Amino acid sequence: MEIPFLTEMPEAKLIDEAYNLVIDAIFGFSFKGTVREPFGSILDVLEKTTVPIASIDIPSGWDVEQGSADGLQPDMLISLTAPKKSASLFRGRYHFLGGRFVPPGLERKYQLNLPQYPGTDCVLQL
Ligand SMILES: NC(=O)C1=CN([C@@H]2O[C@H](COP(=O)(O)OP(=O)(O)OC[C@H]3O[C@@H](n4cnc5c(N)ncnc54)[C@H](OP(=O)(O)O)[C@@H]3O)[C@@H](O)[C@H]2O)[C@H](O)CC1
Repeated sequence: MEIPFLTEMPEAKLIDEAYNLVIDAIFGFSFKGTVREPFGSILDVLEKTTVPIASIDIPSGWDVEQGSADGLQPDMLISLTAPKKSASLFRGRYHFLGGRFVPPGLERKYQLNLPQYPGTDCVLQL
């Protein structure tokens, strides 16, 4: 796809000028505690950008259950398999669920109460 790798995190102003969207896929549900470097500085930059941010599964830096009131506030959240508890604190514009592969038995066992995907769709807007 010819996506270049950057060796340094650009400044927020440069990101705003050069890009139309930021995909945040740094941390998911294995994130714990306070953000360690270099990720703290990277998240500080992302919090200053104005281009839309799409976070995968959990906005990076959020506690999986408690979220982060003063952390990253993405415009879009793409939950994987099932929204995590902190997704209830998401205040952005678009929330999608992807990952239509949970067997019905597992869904019942853990009372996941997943929504119905229309037709053969694998992604659903919540
Ligand atoms: N597996 C499933 O069934 C599903 C997984 N889902 C999502 O997929 C990701 C998988 O990513 P994973 O690598 O397991 O986890 P994370 O993305 O959260 O990242 C773990 C790394 O983060 C480092 N880490 C943790 N805390 C900190 C911190 N405070 N500061 C800096 N770095 C941190 C951690 O490093 P360690 O040295 O602590 O080990 C790891 O390198 C998963 O997270 C889910 O979001 C879907 O939910 C679908 C089902």
